[in-house]
Amino acid sequence: MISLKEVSKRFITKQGEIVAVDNVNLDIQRGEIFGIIGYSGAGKSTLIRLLNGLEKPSVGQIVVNGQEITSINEEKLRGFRQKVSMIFQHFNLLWSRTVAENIAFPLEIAGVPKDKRKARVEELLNLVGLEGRGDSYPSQLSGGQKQRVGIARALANGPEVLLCDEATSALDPETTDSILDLLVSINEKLGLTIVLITHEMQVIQKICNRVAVMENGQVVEEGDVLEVFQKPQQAITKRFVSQISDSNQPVQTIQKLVQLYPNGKLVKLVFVGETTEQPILSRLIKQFDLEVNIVQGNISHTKSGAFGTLILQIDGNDQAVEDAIQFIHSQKVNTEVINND
Ligand SMILES: Nc1ncnc2c1ncn2[C@@H]1O[C@H](COP(=O)(O)OP(=O)(O)OP(=O)(O)O)[C@@H](O)[C@H]1O
Repeated sequence: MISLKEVSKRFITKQGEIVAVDNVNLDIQRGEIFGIIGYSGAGKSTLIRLLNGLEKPSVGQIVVNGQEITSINEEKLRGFRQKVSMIFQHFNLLWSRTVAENIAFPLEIAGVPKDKRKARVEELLNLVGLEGRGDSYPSQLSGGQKQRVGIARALANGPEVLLCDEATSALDPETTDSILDLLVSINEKLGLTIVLITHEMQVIQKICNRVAVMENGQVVEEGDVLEVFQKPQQAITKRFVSQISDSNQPVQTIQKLVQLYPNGKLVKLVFVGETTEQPILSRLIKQFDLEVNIVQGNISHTKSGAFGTLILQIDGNDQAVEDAIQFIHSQKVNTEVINND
């Protein structure tokens, strides 16, 4: 659906040349929710502006929906932008227009006749959960409702790709959740491809199928969300993952645990997907004559499944402890003995 090949974007400033996007290769599939995460200045906004043709790459090729957008003329670019629309952190609504008029705006520009516009606006109001609010003004709406207007407006001309530029960063956690739920539901209902940029791992965790991590203009890591959460490779990815999970505890914490629980064995279990739903602990306790103590635990849920870690102190007869560890292994749970006392 979207393919970037060796794309770079350089800006010439008074301070010299800035490489905002540096040799990025990406393939985004039709119908997926793809997240791009990075800290401020990583190049996310520039990348997303390249995807809708607002910026042209200094080098490289960008193909969206079969269309090479780096070389198309202004007129074709206008048509292209109807197929690739965008929502923004601060909504970018027209404050002097009602909600219905905001949503109708891109339809007017596309030359849709008035009666059709009206019907389409009603349809969109229903889709985003703003029935009956068409005559309100944006200033009368909450942040979440304003973003719903932004989403309805972005969907007006039936785009195939929705770009989301920090779409929930100005919202409180509860409202963020409701907007993310709405994005998932339109992704499923309309088969829309969604590309979002964010600095919040919660957003990636909650709705993305795949993620790319950006640092200094480069994509430094990319993959399925569950995989990246389980086995982050780069230091920056580990920092993002640790925002929401303590599965990558620093050595010190483990050492502390070993000091705190000197008896028996400390065993770290790593659960992925279905294994999170198995009653492994209760089976362990029933089957073996051991003391089992939960020392630390954490399960996170991503769109593609759950994952998490559990650290157990298992104490008792040496053979029983070994058998118990073998049993956990046999349940397809990745197991690591932290201390060998
Ligand atoms: N039009 C421009 N002219 C000059 N430099 C720019 C321009 N746009 C972006 N940059 C620079 O490119 C780099 C990447 O910026 P970009 O806004 O893409 O990052 P970001 O990850 O989106 O960060 P933020 O979330 O803070 O916007 C920064 O150093 C920025 O100053």
